[in-house]
Amino acid sequence: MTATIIDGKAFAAKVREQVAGHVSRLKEEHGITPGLAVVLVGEDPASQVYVRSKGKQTVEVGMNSYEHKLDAETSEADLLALIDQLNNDPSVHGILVQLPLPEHLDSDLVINAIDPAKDVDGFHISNVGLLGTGQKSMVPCTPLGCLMMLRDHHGSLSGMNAVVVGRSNIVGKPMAQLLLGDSCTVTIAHSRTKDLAEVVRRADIVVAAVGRPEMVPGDWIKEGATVIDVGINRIDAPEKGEGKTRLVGDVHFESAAKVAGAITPVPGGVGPMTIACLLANTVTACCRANGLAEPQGLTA
Ligand SMILES: NC(=O)C1=CN([C@@H]2O[C@H](COP(=O)(O)OP(=O)(O)OC[C@H]3O[C@@H](n4cnc5c(N)ncnc54)[C@H](OP(=O)(O)O)[C@@H]3O)[C@@H](O)[C@H]2O)C=CC1
Ligand SMILES: Nc1nc(=O)c2c([nH]1)NC[C@@H]1CN(c3ccc(C(=O)N[C@@H](CCC(=O)O)C(=O)O)cc3)C=[N+]21
Ligand SMILES: [Mg+2]
Repeated sequence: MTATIIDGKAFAAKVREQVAGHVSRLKEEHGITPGLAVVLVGEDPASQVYVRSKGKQTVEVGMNSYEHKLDAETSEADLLALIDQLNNDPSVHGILVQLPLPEHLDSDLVINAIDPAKDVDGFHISNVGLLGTGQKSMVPCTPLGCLMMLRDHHGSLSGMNAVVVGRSNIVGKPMAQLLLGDSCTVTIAHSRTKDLAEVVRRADIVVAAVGRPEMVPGDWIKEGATVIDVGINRIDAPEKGEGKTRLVGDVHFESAAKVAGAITPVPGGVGPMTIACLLANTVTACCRANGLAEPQGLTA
């Protein structure tokens, strides 16, 4: 068997088109332009790349982008003051604080200072609680993007065995909640899981969010399973020339694609969907803030 490649890049372009449609309607019918504020503390090169890419795509769909770059030594008080200012700014509908934050800043404290209605990452404890109890919330972008691709590929996910490898607050746990919400039988695996290969072999759906390059080999995958690879790992690629690197996922793509029914590539899979869902969440937040009907199909 050779897997169907789930094209996250193309899917993300379609989501952005829908977002752009809602943005122009908000502008024309209501005179409102959705705005997204991204806060970056420090100079992590990967974070800078993501933030630039978010800003560019925000503008491309017609929204306002506000970038706040603070130096690595910024105090917690100054960061909290900025968040307070953004919480109270009516032109800002979404706030994202790029993670990880420098060591001296308490990321839980900072995230929980964001107005939950503007928390387009869905990381605030209030949104986590709402998602966990099946109430309307802001849904974390990466898991939301994965869910959209799974629903698109399968229609209903009801009754499927899903295995999520990784239990982080930003990917693994919310992913498991969303799959449970779609009536999958969900297993969450992590670094202490025994017989991980056997656990993964039972899965109709595998979501790998570990942060270890190509850790999941093809022989862990059940024939025909759907594989969603969240991992973004930059590794050396001497075959491309001295000092060159390339991006790989947490799944060994070549071997997994031989047994899976469908698989997302890296790059071009979950990553682009994450940013598209961030834009979607910003439009949703803007509609809710203004008491308007929110877009259909862009939330869980
Ligand atoms: N495409 C996208 O948009 C995004 C991609 N990412 C990528 O996804 C990956 C995961 O990110 P994130 O969730 O933030 O990572 P974290 O480091 O926060 O979590 C990793 C999880 O993997 C588990 N783990 C580590 N080693 C093993 C192992 N050998 N076997 C089984 N489980 C293991 C850890 O277990 P334990 O809890 O026991 O330590 C932990 O739960 C990274 O590559 C990251 O770059 C992240 C966010 C967005
Ligand atoms: N508050 C916060 N929210 C986040 O959502 C968040 C964060 N912090 N910190 C870092 C992680 C990581 N993340 C990615 C987004 C897009 C790509 C992406 O577009 N990747 C491209 C490749 C990009 C490249 O070439 O480097 C792809 O997979 O095709 C990857 C990773 C969001 N994160
Ligand atoms: Mg996210």
